[in-house]
Amino acid sequence: MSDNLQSAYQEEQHKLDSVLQEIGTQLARLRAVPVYTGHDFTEQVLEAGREERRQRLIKSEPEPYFGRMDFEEEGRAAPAPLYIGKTGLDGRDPASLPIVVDWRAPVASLFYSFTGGEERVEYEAPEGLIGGAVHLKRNIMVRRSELERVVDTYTRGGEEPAVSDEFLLYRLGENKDNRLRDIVSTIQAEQDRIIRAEKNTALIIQGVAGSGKTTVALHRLAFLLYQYKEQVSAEKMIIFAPNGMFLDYISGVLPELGVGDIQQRTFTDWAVKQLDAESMLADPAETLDFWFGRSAGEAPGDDAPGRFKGSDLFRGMLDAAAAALESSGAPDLEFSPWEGKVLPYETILHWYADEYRHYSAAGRKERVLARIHRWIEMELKPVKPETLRKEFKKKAAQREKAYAKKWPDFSPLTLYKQMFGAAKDARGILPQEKLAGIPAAVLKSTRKDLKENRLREEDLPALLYLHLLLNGIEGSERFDHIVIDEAQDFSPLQVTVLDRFVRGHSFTILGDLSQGIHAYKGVQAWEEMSGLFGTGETSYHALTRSYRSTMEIIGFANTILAGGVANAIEAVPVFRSGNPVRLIDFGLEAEAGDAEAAGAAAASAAAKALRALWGREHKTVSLLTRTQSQARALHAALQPEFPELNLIDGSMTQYEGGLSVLPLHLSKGLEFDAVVVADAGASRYGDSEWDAKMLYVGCTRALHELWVLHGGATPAFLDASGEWSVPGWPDGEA
Ligand SMILES: Nc1ncnc2c1ncn2[C@@H]1O[C@H](COP(=O)(O)OP(=O)(O)OP(=O)(O)O)[C@@H](O)[C@H]1O
Repeated sequence: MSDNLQSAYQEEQHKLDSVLQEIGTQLARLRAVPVYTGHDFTEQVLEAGREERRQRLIKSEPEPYFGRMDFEEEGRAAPAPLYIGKTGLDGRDPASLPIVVDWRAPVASLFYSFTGGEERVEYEAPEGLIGGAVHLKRNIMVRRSELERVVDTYTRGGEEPAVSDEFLLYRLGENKDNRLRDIVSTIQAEQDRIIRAEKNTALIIQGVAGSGKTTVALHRLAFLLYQYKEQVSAEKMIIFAPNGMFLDYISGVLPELGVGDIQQRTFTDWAVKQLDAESMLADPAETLDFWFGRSAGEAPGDDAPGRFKGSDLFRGMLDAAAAALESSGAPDLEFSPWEGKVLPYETILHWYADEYRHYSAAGRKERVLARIHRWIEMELKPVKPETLRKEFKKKAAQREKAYAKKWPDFSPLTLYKQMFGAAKDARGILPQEKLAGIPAAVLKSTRKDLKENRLREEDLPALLYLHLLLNGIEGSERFDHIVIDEAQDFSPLQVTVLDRFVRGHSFTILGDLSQGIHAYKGVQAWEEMSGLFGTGETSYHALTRSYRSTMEIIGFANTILAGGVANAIEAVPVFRSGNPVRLIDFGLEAEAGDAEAAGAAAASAAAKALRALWGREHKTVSLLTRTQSQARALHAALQPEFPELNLIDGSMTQYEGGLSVLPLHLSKGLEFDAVVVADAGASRYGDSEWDAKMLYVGCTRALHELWVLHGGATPAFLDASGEWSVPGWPDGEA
């Protein structure tokens, strides 16, 4: 250890001792106050505040801070050290500077935005821009209240160049378990800009695989809750992610950041609840099996049901259908509660079409019917004698009921069925010529589904959209912020619908077009989404550095993009080197000749790869297949030797980590220390962009080690990967 480092270490040890002592003192004082359990409201509020402080102190004790920055504010005589932690820690004297600054505080942004070269820096405080100079930036690792590591990433006037990546590389080199983790100590400047971006914009983030999109989105939520305390609440924020297992995988980050209660859902789960249509939904696995089970090279086109039903063209049809139903909403009838008394159709129409025009169709119907009811009561009042009034009243009640039935029910499902010719009752004037654009195959399959009362995932956005058009939305149903992860798999219509469910277009929309493997429903360009918002309502950010994988893995994955995906953005690796990727030919092609022998060869190669990789230094190892049925077959073949092997399918809501076998599409968003692609042969993956994207997703799940097995030739887009890979088994094994 150099002298400088030794003295820095001693200095930090000293500081840590004093901070821990302060935490201990504050905790002891709070614990000395008896917990209030009575009914006095003021006392209850005070007790809640004390409990919150107790919990914060307990949480910060093992790791009170992770960084230090010595900042000389302009106008001040000397730099002051700022310690930055996951939660702030105030001194007992309210006038003193905080002992630890919360990472989300404005001044802490300097810690992330400062990269070493800037003479003068500034940050945005509530009182305006504050400028000054940085003298020291230091990473400090404390674990279980012990000082473990001190790394200076910048010293003003220092002889050594800034080594800002050393600490980051140390963190990235660690093995991962079954949970995504927070990155507060190593957030990079480009990520920090996104985390701290203005609340009321739809942020669209294109980030290469492993660029930290999911992680950044979660940190952004924690930031918004801190920065806009008065305007947002955790219960009014929601994260949409692709499946239950992925939600489980990310579920630890927010509590780690001290944030609870944020809803984390799949769009499908949320939408069926909104529509109260749980029982009608077909098993989503059917759709996945259909698309991913197709043979190599057959990419879905724009007429795929999901693409069409999420398109602008279809949205236009939904608008037209809803407008037609709405304008013909009031039945073309006068209302007569008893003989001789008539409420003319013109009056009813005037109420419906003019007086209540600001309400949704269903709201107008409700108001018109309530007004008719009041009109009946008024008209009844002067009727004499009493017996006649009673008779009229009874008659009016019957007629009122019968009349109400003549109104449409403004149910989105009924209208949707009418659009597809699947409803018994074709009430409502539908502009049939406008529906002519529905592709014949989509019309046929959807009509069949709807006649059998079955909905597919791709129907849900359209139904919700109709619901919004016909029934409107209550202010209380709106979210303060929505995060859409893996947004390349969302359709423009889904985002349009969600935009109605959020205040001020407050979105974080993140994804990677190169990972758009659900091409049968997702977008192909971000303009499909940004075009949904007005000027100034949206901003676009690109993340190109990848933090997950070694240089070799990223180099290999980049060649897949270069050879197989048009206009893809290649990832820039952080300088972390590992083993070259292994490309291992096990000889027999999957689909050719003897399928059984080919399956056995693939399983035996997979077993050999797992023997080499599992149980050594890696905590998570996965075997990735193209389809669920291949995963099932490999699981059956390998389980006798690897009883701990988990077979993962789309219905799972927990992610165990360890050793797993799963189809590529379910591995999206996850990461593993080592990945074995089970069979990347040309008979499994064609030369289409879709196939290239699938393999790209699979390969970029690996942190440290990637082995790609294949039976026979590989797809052409792997031809140039030789720079980053070596052929065959290690040590020349056959
Ligand atoms: N600034 C950082 N410091 C340390 N680790 C980071 C940083 N940014 C990202 N990572 C790590 O990189 C990995 C990838 O992050 P994450 O899963 O959020 O990326 P992603 O862009 O959502 O990936 P993908 O699109 O491939 O699913 C995680 O292990 C995360 O902890």
